[in-house]
Amino acid sequence: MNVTKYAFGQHQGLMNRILAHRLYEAVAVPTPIPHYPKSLSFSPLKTLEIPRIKTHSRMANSTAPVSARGLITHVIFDMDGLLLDTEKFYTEVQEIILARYNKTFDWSLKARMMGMKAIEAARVFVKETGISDSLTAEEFLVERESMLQKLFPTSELMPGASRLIRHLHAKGVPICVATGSHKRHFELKTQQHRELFSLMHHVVLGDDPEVKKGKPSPDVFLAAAKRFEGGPIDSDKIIVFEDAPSGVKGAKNAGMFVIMVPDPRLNSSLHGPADQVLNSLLDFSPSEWGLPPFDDATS
Ligand SMILES: O=P(O)(O)OC[C@H](O)CO
Ligand SMILES: [Mg+2]
Repeated sequence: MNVTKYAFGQHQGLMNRILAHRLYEAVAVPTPIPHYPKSLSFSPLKTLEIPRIKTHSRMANSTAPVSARGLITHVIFDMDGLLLDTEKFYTEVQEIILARYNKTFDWSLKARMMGMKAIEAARVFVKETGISDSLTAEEFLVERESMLQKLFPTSELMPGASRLIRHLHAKGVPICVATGSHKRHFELKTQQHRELFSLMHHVVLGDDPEVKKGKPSPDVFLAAAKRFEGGPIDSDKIIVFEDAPSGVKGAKNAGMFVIMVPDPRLNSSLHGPADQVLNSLLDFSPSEWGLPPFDDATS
């Protein structure tokens, strides 16, 4: 073991946790639901067909230094929209419900709801669409449930998810899931992917008692770091893969590195403080982060 690097990592880990805590106390607690300006309103979801953006990576507002990228030892995966192509189901049922009120569901609202716990997202939905006098958040959840229950068992993997999970597991890199999804939905969504998800060291769900607040709170990520063998693992040794603005913020609030794999329809101004933005999990280069390269890697 490189003693200098190890000592640096320990010290930096402590500093990051202090910084992350201060950042969260100062920024995330008073405004747990991010507000995006009305000017970021987009066209209705179904009408948008935007080609994939070019892969790029960048560093921005990271609480951990660029030089620490090579010290990554553990990986946390978001689930909906990142490993599983399930965000489209939420979109579909929300469009159906809003159509009754002659309203359309747009990407500015979608961006705010993604990654949140169900009840938190529901409150945003009925408030922002102006239907709260006709439909409460609780009624909205009941109404969409029957539709979601039929759709979730058909969930498919996102491109590159199986390859990356199997690679990291085979190389002995500890991996886990941190999702806003609750247990009942998790079971339905992963029904056809049990073997793949069994490769995770653990799964932290949105209804876990330790997850007091949903993303952008760091709760789910800190609980995930704690449950690895030898945990809690220092935040600056962890990469989080996320698709949602709230998830990226939550992981940064936990002091971790974040690789965002956003839906191409999400406005790039909402990529937030992600350390790297990729088009697809297929574009991830493990060696860039000090992780074992794919066996078929050319570089
Ligand atoms: O993206 P996840 O996995 O945190 O899931 C959150 C909700 O269930 C869907 O947005
Ligand atoms: Mg997600």
